[in-house]
Amino acid sequence: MQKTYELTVGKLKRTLPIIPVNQTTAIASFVLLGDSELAHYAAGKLAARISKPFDCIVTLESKGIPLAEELSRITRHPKFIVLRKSAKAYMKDPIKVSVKSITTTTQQKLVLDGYDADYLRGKRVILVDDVISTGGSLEAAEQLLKKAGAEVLVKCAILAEGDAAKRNDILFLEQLPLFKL
Ligand SMILES: Nc1ncnc2[nH]cnc12
Repeated sequence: MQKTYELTVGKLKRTLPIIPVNQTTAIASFVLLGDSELAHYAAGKLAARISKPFDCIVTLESKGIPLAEELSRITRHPKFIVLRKSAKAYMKDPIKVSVKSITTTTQQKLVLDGYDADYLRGKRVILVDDVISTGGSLEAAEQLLKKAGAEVLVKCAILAEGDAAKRNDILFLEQLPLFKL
């Protein structure tokens, strides 16, 4: 039988499958894509806890996108920027950093379009993702934003997984445990 974890985010409950990611660790798999109810609800909760004025929301492809979209509507910041997993032909001088996450075995990339980098210079940014786990993706995002000359005001996520829940530099709604195999 599939092992599961019962996640509660405020008034919402979700049953997450527990999936091994390597020889020693399993995660409760949280897939925000397609869950517009949770994306909207969580964005409202995060928005209520962001008190500082800011200029722009930035997220990471791909599971952060629905959350950033909702946050952008709720906070009336109609434009948000997505850090991509690969460079595209339509980008101008993309800026790349390498990133390692808990769910991927190989080294990945995080890419900021040069057009977006120009837009972000001097802007106060809210950096948002679905889950913060090892912090690798978040750190890569911060590197890109630093290179672009943006100031990261708040780093936030719906869930902080494993040791990330001990961090006091991130805003999150709920903890998510890691599972030892
Ligand atoms: N628990 C989780 N579910 C889905 N994606 C993740 N990325 C990091 N932790 C995750």
